[in-house]
Amino acid sequence: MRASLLQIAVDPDETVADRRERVAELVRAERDADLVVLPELWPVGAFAYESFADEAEPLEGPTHEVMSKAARDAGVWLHAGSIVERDPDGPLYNTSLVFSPAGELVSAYRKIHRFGFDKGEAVMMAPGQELATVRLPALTLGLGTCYDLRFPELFRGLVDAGAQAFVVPAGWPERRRAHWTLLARARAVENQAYMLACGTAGTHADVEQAGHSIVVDPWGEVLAEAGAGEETLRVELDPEKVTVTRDQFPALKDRLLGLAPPRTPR
Ligand SMILES: NC(=O)CCC(=O)C(=O)O
Repeated sequence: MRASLLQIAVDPDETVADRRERVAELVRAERDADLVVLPELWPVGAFAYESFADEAEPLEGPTHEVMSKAARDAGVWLHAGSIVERDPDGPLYNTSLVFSPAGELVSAYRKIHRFGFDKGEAVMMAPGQELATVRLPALTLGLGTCYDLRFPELFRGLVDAGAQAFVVPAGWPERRRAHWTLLARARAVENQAYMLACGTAGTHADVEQAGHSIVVDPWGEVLAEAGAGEETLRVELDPEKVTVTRDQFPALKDRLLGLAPPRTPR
């Protein structure tokens, strides 16, 4: 199964509409792939908090329209990264869209862990409440978004729901690049699953982006890693490798659940 990760540069001098069209062309160029992946909030920029309200769109808004068509034109499964979604009831969400090769929206994952502590996304957006998996013909994907990478229980939940590969769009800062690479590999190793982590490039809202999108196999080997600039990573995934890794080193079967809490110290 061939996957392409498009590490998009978010340049504040490019309009959101222009970037949508440019990225759609990049998706169409990947017609040899089975799965194409885009980063988190690439239309607006993950740290461009002041633009979130203005650029918010309904689920079936402009990004949906352009990306649905791009998926259909290329005939690929498309994880179109995330958008600032405005729910009809009011709240904003950081929502990832996944399209089938026919251009149908097959999953909309609302980011569960919002980044920013007491500001930015954490106060401007509502949290998602549901895990999301997508069954492709060859592999089941489990979805996470950026800061979610720091919460191993989310990925374990996805494994329990059948995930064999994780797709994590991100807008991760250069300042914490070491965490990004380490966490992507850790989530792959501990869950014996592929990790496809796709970040943004460039600098927006004064935050330099790490780039360094990365694909890790179920044994923890790095199959491909991007540099800092806009770049496309193309990798071959072998679904059998997940089964073989889990069969030959069955650590997931040794999980002990429901452990007793520590006794109160005397
Ligand atoms: N957009 C994000 O979720 C950023 C996460 C981040 O910078 C971090 O976890 O560190």
